[in-house]
Amino acid sequence: MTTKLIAYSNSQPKSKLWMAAIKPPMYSVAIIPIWVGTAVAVAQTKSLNAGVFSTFLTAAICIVAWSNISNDVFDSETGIDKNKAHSLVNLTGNKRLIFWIGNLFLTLGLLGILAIAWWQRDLTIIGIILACCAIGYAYQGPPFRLGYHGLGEILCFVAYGPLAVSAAYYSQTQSWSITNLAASIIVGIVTSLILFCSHFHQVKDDLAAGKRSPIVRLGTALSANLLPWICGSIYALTSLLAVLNIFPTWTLLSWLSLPFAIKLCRHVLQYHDQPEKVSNCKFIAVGLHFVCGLLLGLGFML
Ligand SMILES: C/C(=C\COP(=O)(O)OP(=O)(O)O)CCC[C@H](C)CCC[C@H](C)CCCC(C)C
Ligand SMILES: O=C(O)C1=CC(=O)c2ccccc2C1=O
Repeated sequence: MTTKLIAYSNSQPKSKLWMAAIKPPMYSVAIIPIWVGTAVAVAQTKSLNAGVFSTFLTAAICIVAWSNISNDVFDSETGIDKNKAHSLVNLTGNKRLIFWIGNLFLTLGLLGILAIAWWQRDLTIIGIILACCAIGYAYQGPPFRLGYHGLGEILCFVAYGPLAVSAAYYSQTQSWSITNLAASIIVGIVTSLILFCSHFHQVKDDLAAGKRSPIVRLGTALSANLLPWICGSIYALTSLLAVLNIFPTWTLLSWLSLPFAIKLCRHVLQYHDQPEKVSNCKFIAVGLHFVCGLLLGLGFML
């Protein structure tokens, strides 16, 4: 029995498998960059374009849905998901249908971004979001499949950090900001942390399919020992930026997410080599991402 099969086996109720395939909590990765970029913009301009914000949020959710749906399509071609009961392709047995549903979400997302560009008579955010989509495709799609070479975390950092947060800021202000760029680095790190954590329980399947994720390359023990440093960098960077007055003091509220970081590090350090026990660690990382990002954005608005 392989690692993914242990986490979600065919004997699980179908409804549970569908929820695991759709991964509702994961949509935090769409919400937080738009929230933080918009929060920095509102703090600086004292105004909010609610129409742009809600359209961007909906479009981001659609684009992340495309990224996840197409991931199951592309992974079905390499055999890496052959034991993954909660793959959309395995659940439906219809790869073509899933491929086109993914494309529908991408189209809807890009139409939302196009609407914002149209209202503003400015193509800049289309360029940025197309770059994000290109990165999303290069991560998983042929002939690139850069995630299989261990480059996923870097791509994830760039797309969900500087690109997405800058696009959100630009959509409100049609300008750029160093403070926002600094905030985007924190969002990028904490989003990549989710991807890093998602690979702990998949080492066996990843190795078999030739996917050299960072956890495969470094081993689970060393990777687990890196976690406190990655988490520590989030709080150290936020504190430094607040001390330097680049961030308002209220952004230190994001320290309230520390219990999630501690829980994540303890859990992974204890269970890094036990796939069935470590498999839920990516959802602890999602909790950390959501609370940290929410409070960081709030810190700019207060
Ligand atoms: C699909 C992603 C991870 C799944 O990885 P994996 O194959 O290991 O997982 P499974 O075990 O579930 O099969 C995330 C990929 C992230 C990618 C590097 C970058 C995506 C960019 C987005 C399209 C950017 C969206 C920006 C939005 C907020 C406007
Ligand atoms: O399915 C997953 O494991 C992930 C899906 C996803 O969209 C995402 C986005 C950003 C960082 C990590 C992840 C996942 O791990």
